Amino acid sequence: MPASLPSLGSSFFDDIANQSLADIGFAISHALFKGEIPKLALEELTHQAFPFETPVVELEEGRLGILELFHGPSLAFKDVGARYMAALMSYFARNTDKEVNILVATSGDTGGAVAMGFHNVPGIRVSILYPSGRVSDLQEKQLTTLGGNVQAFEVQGSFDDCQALVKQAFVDKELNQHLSLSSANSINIFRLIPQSFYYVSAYGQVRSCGKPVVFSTPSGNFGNLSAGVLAQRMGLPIDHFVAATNLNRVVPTYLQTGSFDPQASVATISNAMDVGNPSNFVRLTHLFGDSFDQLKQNVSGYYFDDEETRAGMKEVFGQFNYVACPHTAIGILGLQRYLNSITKDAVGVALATAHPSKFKPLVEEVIGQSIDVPERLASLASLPKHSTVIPASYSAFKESLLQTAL
Ligand SMILES: N[C@@H](CCOP(=O)(O)O)C(=O)O
Repeated sequence: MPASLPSLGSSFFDDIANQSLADIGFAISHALFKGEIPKLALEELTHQAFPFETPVVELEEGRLGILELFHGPSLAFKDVGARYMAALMSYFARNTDKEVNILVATSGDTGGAVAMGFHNVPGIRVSILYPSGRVSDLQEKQLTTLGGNVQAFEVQGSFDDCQALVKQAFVDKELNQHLSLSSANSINIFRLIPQSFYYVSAYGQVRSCGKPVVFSTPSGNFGNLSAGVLAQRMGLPIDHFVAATNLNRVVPTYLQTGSFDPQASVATISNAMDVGNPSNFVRLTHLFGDSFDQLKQNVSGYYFDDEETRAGMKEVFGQFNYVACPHTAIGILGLQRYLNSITKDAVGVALATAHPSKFKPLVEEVIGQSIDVPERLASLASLPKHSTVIPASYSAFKESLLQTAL
């Protein structure tokens, strides 16, 4: 966590309706990093990171909007954090010749975004761990086809195994003597800070309706929701959050019972959220002063199984002619459930975390229509996959990493 968070002041938010994501990112970064990066360099790097926008598409006027976070290179919200980190790390690495080794665990979307964000960035090598057979075909292509400074480890286990291997590497003294390690998962605060920018941008897009704003965040590792709370802590007047999950429901269960009980992850059709022990739970509770009551007042949790997710995707398509990926559908379902449970009139914004074409066969089967795949994703389909298959064992990972990195 940053030692302190700046208070941006209400006039900051009065002024955001027509600002680009890059402008908002620059303004918040400047408030956070004052003095650490010269203003001009910071402005340049935030604009380099965000050549795309995060538009809110209104499905029901003044009631339901979708914050589309999939207009970046890898077609997922993770592009925002990954590209910002890549720009920032290149800035700090510009005068060193020491190679940084980034280790990343992915359940689907982080891997592709980090691979693309850091591909060919000088002085950086990326190793991505993903659970074999538990990511979509196109997600797998995104992390296994780039080559160069990006390598993929296909782990015979779950996402939680991948995440545990990475975390063990960070505390392995011997490994750290050989390699300079860093993370591009949401345990790294530099992944989360930029994710707060799109909450601000979305608020600017919907605020003219004059209603309290509720955000619904499809959640796995809970970085995305924590980023929203960071924005709230910096003064963004968010009325309420919805934490929407699949059957990996440890946080919704915690919100009901007060007991946090990590579980082995369950495989679902919303695979990017298949996380049994979310890294950011501790950060989320910290942001609410470690007060269960505060957390409960600000966050409502709902979970949905695969059948409900499919029904949600179908209903959103039938009712609004909007094609949602399974994760986004869960966000919409959670939002609708919350909005139906309250008496006040609020506007809800559900975060669309990935482009539906990343899950093309599933989406087409559910909505009964074929969907287009953007060229930047379609072009990967015929490329050969390159991955190193390893068991979910730390010694196997360490040995393989040292062999390739040294
Ligand atoms: N949902 C993620 C899992 C990793 O989460 P992160 O936010 O900590 O990077 C994914 O798609 O890989």
